[in-house]
Amino acid sequence: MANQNKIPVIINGAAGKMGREVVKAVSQASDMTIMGAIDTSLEHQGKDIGELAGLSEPLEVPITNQLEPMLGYVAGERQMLPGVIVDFTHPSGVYDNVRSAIAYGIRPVVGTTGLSPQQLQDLADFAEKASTGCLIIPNFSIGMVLLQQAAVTASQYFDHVEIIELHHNQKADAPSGTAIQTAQMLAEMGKSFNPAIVKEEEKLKGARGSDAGEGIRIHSIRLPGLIAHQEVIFGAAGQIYTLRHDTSDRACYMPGVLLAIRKVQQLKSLVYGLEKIL
Ligand SMILES: NC(=O)C1=CN([C@@H]2O[C@H](COP(=O)(O)OP(=O)(O)OC[C@H]3O[C@@H](n4cnc5c(N)ncnc54)[C@H](OP(=O)(O)O)[C@@H]3O)[C@@H](O)[C@H]2O)C=CC1
Ligand SMILES: O=C(O)C1=N[C@H](C(=O)O)C[C@H](O)C1
Repeated sequence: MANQNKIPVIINGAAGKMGREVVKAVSQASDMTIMGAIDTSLEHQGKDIGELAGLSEPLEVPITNQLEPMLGYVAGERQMLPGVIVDFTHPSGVYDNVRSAIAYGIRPVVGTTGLSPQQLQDLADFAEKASTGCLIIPNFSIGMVLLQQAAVTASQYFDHVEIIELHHNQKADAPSGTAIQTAQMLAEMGKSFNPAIVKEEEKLKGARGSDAGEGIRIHSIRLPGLIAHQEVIFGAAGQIYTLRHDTSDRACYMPGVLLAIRKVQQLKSLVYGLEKIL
């Protein structure tokens, strides 16, 4: 396929754990071309992202921390399909990254978690006004979509549920974006969970986890050796129903990321969640 018919992709957070996986996946997609790689980490400035991602050949795309010039450059390449920026950076920078991309007409595909409900609403309003597609996806794995669907089904029959999420100890935000999204899905079922049986008292603050609304609690575990795992545990008299998803390789997110890059081209507003584009 000639380069001008390929989707131009910028990867933000390209030197990170997810960013390097995205570099590998996008470089192997015949309908996409990597136009730029952004990362704020000083030690990786100027390095070739292909080499950093462990590809056999360099991609001749150097890492830079200059987001706005890169957005301007890709937006200026008028003969091409609309540009897409994939963001796997940090909760502290993602809001500004997404606003800047939309301002340049570059469509964001966002995996970074930690956006507040207010920030999500602001970005949805901004994308709507700009008629620009934007995908914000707390979890790109198909297994998690299936777990969430099963949890929604089970929630019709169980009144007691708790969520446990377990991640590597380099994760910045807690609880995970996925756990928050899962709790929201259950909370939207129009009922409250975990009716009090006794008056509880936390002897150590946080012992009962965080309150995600409608009585749903999330417990976060951080340990080296973990990647990303989640359990949704339903209880009723005489039975426990446990749903669990385990990640063993970050490659599991890549089919979802590539799908999102293709789908965001057709959108004119912000869409939240992988399940909406499957
Ligand atoms: N939606 C999904 O399916 C998934 C989402 N995630 C989320 O993706 C995000 C990244 O995860 P992960 O790859 O593990 O993290 P890493 O820390 O491995 O990678 C993030 C990279 O982004 C860089 N960075 C930090 N802030 C900025 C910024 N403002 N602009 C550009 N680059 C920046 C970091 O540099 P430095 O090291 O110098 O800070 C680092 O190189 C997290 O929020 C995580 O929760 C992760 C897995 C799956
Ligand atoms: O930081 C991670 O690793 C992950 N973050 C996302 C989240 O917060 O839900 C997705 C997945 O759990 C991996």
